[in-house]
Amino acid sequence: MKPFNSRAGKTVPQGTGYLAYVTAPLPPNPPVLFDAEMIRILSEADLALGQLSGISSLLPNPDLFVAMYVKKEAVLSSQIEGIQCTLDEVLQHEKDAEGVRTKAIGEVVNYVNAMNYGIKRLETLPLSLRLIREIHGHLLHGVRGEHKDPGEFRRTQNWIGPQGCTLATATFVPPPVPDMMESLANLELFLHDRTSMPLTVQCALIHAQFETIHPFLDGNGRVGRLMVSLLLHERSVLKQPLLYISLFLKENRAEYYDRLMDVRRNGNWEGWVKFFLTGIAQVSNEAAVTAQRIVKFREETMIKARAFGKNELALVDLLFEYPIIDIRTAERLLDCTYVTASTSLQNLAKDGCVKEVTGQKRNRLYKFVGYLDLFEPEARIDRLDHA
Ligand SMILES: Nc1ncnc2c1ncn2[C@@H]1O[C@H](COP(=O)(O)OP(=O)(O)OP(=O)(O)O)[C@@H](O)[C@H]1O
Repeated sequence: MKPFNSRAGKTVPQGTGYLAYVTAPLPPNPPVLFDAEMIRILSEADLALGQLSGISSLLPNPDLFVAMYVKKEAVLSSQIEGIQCTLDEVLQHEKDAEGVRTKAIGEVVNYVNAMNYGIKRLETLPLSLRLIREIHGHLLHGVRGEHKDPGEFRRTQNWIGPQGCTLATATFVPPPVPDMMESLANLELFLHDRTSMPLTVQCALIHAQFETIHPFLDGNGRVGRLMVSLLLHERSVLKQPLLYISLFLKENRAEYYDRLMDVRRNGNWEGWVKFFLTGIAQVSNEAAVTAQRIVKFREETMIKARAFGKNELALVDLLFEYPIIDIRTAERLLDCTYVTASTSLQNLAKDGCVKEVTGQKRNRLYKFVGYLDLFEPEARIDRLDHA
C-alpha cells in the first residue's frame, strides 16, 4: 500500500497483479488552501456566474437559450469523446421527428433529455447517488453504451487509458468495487454539505472525485459535467443550466487530464480547483456576452421584420424557437396559408434574416443564420474582437 500524500488516495495491489486506486475522502485534509491567487480566481468565477445569472432574466426566451446551450454543450461533450455531430444536425433532427437519427445525434438528444430530466427531478429529490443513477439511465438509453448497465453502478473493475490498453498498462485504474461504494457514500455526504466551502470550489472537488471514482462503465465524463450544472441549479446560484463547461474542458483537454492525475498522484487539489474555476469564469463570461448579443440581435431583427408586416414579425418570434424551419411548419405554427408562410420567409431571406439552405425549388428549408451564428465559438470570438 503506497500513500502518495495524506490528501491523495493510494494505490492498492490487486490479486491479479495490477494496482488500483483508492480515493481519500472529501473534503481534502488538510483543507484546500485559499492563497491570494485562489481568492482572485474564485471571486472572478463568482462574479462571472452572478452576471450570467442576472442577464438570463433579460433574455427574450431564457428556456430557448438554455436549450441551445445544452445542445451546444452536448455536441461538444460528444466531440470530447470523438463523436462528431454539429448543432445544425441536432436542430435538424428536432425539426423532423421522423428523420434518421444517427447514433451521434441520439447521444446528444439523450444528453439534453438527461439534463432536463435532472432539473425536473431536483424538485423532488436532492442531488444524490439515486439521482445520478437515474440521469445515467437517461443518458445511455438506446445509444452507444446501452449494454453497459445504464442506470447502474459498475460491478466490475474498469480502467482508463488509450484504446486497447489493459488493466496492467492503463493510465489509471479507478477503485475496486467495494472501495468504489465507500467512496460514493462519502461523495454523497459531501454533495449535501452546505457549509464547508464556496459552492464553486465544492463543484470542482465533486467533479474531480466523481471522475476518479469512475462508477459507471461508460458515460462518467458526461454525468460528471452534468452534475456541475445540476448542483448550481439546486443551490439556486444559476437557476437555468447556462454554464457551458464542456467547451473549456475540450479546449484544454490535456491540462484537464493532467490536473486530475495530479490530484490523484499528489493531492494537488489547489491546482485542479484553480483550473476549474478559471474555466467557470471563462465560460460564464462567454455565455453572458452571448446572452447580451441575443437581446440586441432580437431587437434589431424585430425592427427589420416590422418593416415587412405582422406576419414577418410573428415569424421572427417563431424562429427563436425553431431556428431551422420549413414552409409547412411555418404555415402550421403561424396558422396562415402556405403562400403567406412562403412569402414571409422569402421576405426575411431578402433581408438576410434567414437563409434558404437546400437550393431546391421544393421542400425548402430556412435557417435563422444570424441567431445560430451567435452560438458558434469562433464567430463569437471574432465578433468580440471587432465589437
Ligand atoms: N487520461 C486520462 N486522465 C485523466 N482522466 C481521464 C483520462 N481519460 C479520461 N478521463 C476522465 O474520464 C472521463 C471519460 O469517462 P467515460 O468515457 O466513462 O465518460 P464519457 O462521458 O463516455 O466520455 P467523455 O467525458 O469523453 O464525454 C473524462 O471526461 C475524464 O474526466
